[in-house]
Amino acid sequence: MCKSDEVVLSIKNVSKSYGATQVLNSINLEVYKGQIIGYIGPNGAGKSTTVKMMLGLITEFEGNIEIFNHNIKTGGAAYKSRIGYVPENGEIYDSLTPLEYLSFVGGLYGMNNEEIIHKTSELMELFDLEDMLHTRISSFSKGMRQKVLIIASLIHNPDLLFLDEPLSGLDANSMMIVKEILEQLANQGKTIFYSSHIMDVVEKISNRIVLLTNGEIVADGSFEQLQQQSKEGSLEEIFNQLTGFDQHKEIANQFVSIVRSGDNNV
Ligand SMILES: Nc1ncnc2c1ncn2[C@@H]1O[C@H](COP(=O)(O)OP(=O)(O)OP(=O)(O)O)[C@@H](O)[C@H]1O
Repeated sequence: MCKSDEVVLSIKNVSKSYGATQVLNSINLEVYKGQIIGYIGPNGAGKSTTVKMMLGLITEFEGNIEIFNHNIKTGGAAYKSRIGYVPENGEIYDSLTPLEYLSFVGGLYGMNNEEIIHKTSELMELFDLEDMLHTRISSFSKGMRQKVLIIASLIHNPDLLFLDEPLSGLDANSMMIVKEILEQLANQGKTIFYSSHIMDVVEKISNRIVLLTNGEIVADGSFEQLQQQSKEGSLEEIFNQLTGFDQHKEIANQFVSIVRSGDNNV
């Protein structure tokens, strides 16, 4: 399962509450260099909360997180320059052009202008956006924005990448390119933390799957290991079983019947 024995990320006894609501209950996780971790769980399980802690966006929590062997609470912010992030709902500056936005992001990571312009032009071209370098992002489609976010997360060549639904809005061809990019990056020793609800993609690209439910890690292993443990076929079925969910038909029936109530043709 581990491509390397070098620990890149270590979560130790991490708990998090919002008021009386406990979101994470003493979770532990060690991630190794070169792994693609599929981080999955039901809505509200605590996935984004964990990712935001690792990014230093949430600082109040119990336990410790070490990234590149530095405790992120006490070790300073230098680790952030080696991290890339594609957020679920991308904050993107609409009034800027991609070149302006990526220059801003690259500047934050200490890249020089020449390198930023060179990389931006080439990466935009590979995503079929070469004519849009100087167009305001406000006029971009969802998929075009997502491509800019993906470039922004990678432009500084990070060692650790956090992705929250990174394929959102991408067409089938672009999805294939991004999946291949992730595989190649992991093969070259980059570590990827991939959070998504699209189970067949997680199943295919992750070499380790971590399932969080009710603030606890209830499964951790390769897809094949999870299949053996739960005796289920697809990751979607394993997810249903491990989260104790078997009511999709019943809920759908009720939903449709409420939607159609008052319909004379029922
Ligand atoms: N700022 C906040 N204040 C209060 N509660 C919060 C806050 N942020 C998140 N929560 C709660 O923490 C829980 C976990 O939220 P989180 O966003 O981490 O879930 P998630 O697993 O990423 O869900 P999803 O799959 O829907 O994106 C939810 O119950 C949510 O309501």
